[in-house]
Amino acid sequence: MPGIFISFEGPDGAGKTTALNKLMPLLQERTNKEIVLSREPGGSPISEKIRKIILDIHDQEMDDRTEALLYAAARRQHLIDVILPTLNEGKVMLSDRFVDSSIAYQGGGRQIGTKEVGEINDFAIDGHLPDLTIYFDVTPEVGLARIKKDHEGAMDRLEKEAIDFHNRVYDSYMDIVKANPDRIKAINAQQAPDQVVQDALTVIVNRFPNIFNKGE
Ligand SMILES: Nc1ncnc2c1ncn2[C@@H]1O[C@H](COP(=O)(O)OP(=O)(O)OP(=O)(O)O)[C@@H](O)[C@H]1O
Ligand SMILES: Cc1cn([C@H]2C[C@H](O)[C@@H](COP(=O)(O)O)O2)c(=O)[nH]c1=O
Repeated sequence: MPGIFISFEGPDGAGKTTALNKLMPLLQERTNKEIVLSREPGGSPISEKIRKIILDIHDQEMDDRTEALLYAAARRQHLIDVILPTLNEGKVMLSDRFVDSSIAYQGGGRQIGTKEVGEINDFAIDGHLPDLTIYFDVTPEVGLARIKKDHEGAMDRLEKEAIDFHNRVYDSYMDIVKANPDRIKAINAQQAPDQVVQDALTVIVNRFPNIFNKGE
């Protein structure tokens, strides 16, 4: 496909959304290609409706496999509505979370199993993996403390899970990063926000020097 697909991953409170908002204009000034920023779960009208159901704090009785299937369904629709059209038009697609989130949160955190969650997601993504994934490395303690400090009253159903759940998510991410050294690059997300943005920018520009080459 003519475009490039970059996903951003990390535990809750890793700082992806904050960094992406600053990264977008820095990347845009280095390329003539249009850059599209989206997120999961969500990113398209149907997927945003599914997001509301998944993250609703009142949905306490949601079964773990139902949750995994809903994330995969939201992903499929996002892929069809946004990601594939963007890539087919030769643009740069940035997604705040993609399939690795399901492997880490549902496979590891919920203990459904990485193989099982991988299989339902293989059906959803049909081979469309990101060209590059940037992993924001932050411990669950630091990430959750950031969220509690700034948005405690607005925490969603997943963020409100026990620390054991978040520790399993973190461990699972570590395994995913180790298993995919070519696709996934980890950056230290416990640094100051501007340094995190600089590190992400360096990884992207080094990986795609022919695309982000304006102003050199
Ligand atoms: N490098 C940083 N150092 C300290 N605080 C940060 C940093 N980056 C972001 N924050 C703060 O941490 C909180 C979470 O940041 P943000 O929403 O960007 O994370 P996220 O990775 O998108 O989280 P989630 O996936 O849980 O939504 C925000 O209050 C933000 O201001
Ligand atoms: C894509 C995806 C996400 N999650 C979790 C991770 C977060 O706790 C929420 C999403 O909220 P964010 O503020 O937009 O990061 O959902 C998950 O468990 N599985 C997934 O596939």
